[in-house]
Amino acid sequence: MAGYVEMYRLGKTYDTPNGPAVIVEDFNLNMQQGEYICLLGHSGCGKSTVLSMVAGLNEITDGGVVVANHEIDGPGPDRGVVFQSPCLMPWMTAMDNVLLGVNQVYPHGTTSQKRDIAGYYLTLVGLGNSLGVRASSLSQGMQQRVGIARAFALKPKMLLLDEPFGMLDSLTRMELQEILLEILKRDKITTLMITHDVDEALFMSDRVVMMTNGPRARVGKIIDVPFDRPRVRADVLDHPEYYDYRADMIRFLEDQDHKKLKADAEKLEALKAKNAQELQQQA
Ligand SMILES: Nc1ncnc2c1ncn2[C@@H]1O[C@H](COP(=O)(O)OP(=O)(O)OP(=O)(O)O)[C@@H](O)[C@H]1O
Repeated sequence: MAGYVEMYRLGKTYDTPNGPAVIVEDFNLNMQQGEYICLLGHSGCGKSTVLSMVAGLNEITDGGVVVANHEIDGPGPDRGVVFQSPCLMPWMTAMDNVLLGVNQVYPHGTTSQKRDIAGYYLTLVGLGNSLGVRASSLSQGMQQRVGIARAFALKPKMLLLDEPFGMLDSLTRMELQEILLEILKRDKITTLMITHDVDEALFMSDRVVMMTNGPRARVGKIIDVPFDRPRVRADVLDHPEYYDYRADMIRFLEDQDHKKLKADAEKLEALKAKNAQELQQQA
């Protein structure tokens, strides 16, 4: 079935000093409009590579990405991106940082209309009383709230979140997860989020997509998350199947771990054998 977002045969080969490295290969994923997908996988498997290609920030070497019937070709305001660290202009206020994006998307709006949009999203993320505070004076959690408000204020067709809560303490993290779900309840934006956190993935997403280990990483396993929305954390944790889903995800990741250890050991053995052969030839 065609999706609102289609990643088809997506691939990325980086040029490295040791030659071309195929990091992602034949990555296929369709997303329905308004769907929330979390992307999980071991460190270095290629999650950010996939997300940055969808964002148009990283050149696609194979296949492609279609968002709302348009093949993407570089970054655009139809995709809002939030990284682990929000990359704000430190000397500008929270309001002005959000206005930077709003000005781009609503060039013909009046100043007061643009301020209303920026103020609306800043208030939703809990910064209604800090609109005029410089980014450099905001805590890390508050800066991340500005980053989220900035992404939403663009009214994107798609949100791309690369471990957006990764640097936050667990209380702020939980609060922002809930704020994000609350905004998405109204705005229903198709969202792809990278996380390393199995519980976060289960709480936030409609589907969890787990990648195989690189090189040549691709979609390894997809889990449909059945919990009702709007989600209440306590109810999700109390769901009779919660721990089965969790165990299923951890099993997949552990299995990938074993495969990686085995592949690493084989590589080491091959290297040892090659060295021994070279020594023998020299003797
Ligand atoms: N510009 C680049 N040139 C060469 N190799 C790269 C480049 N960018 C990333 N890589 C390699 O591609 C692989 C995947 O990196 P990527 O950042 O996409 O992984 P990830 O799954 O997001 O990792 P993490 O969970 O640790 O953030 C890694 O081996 C990385 O070293």
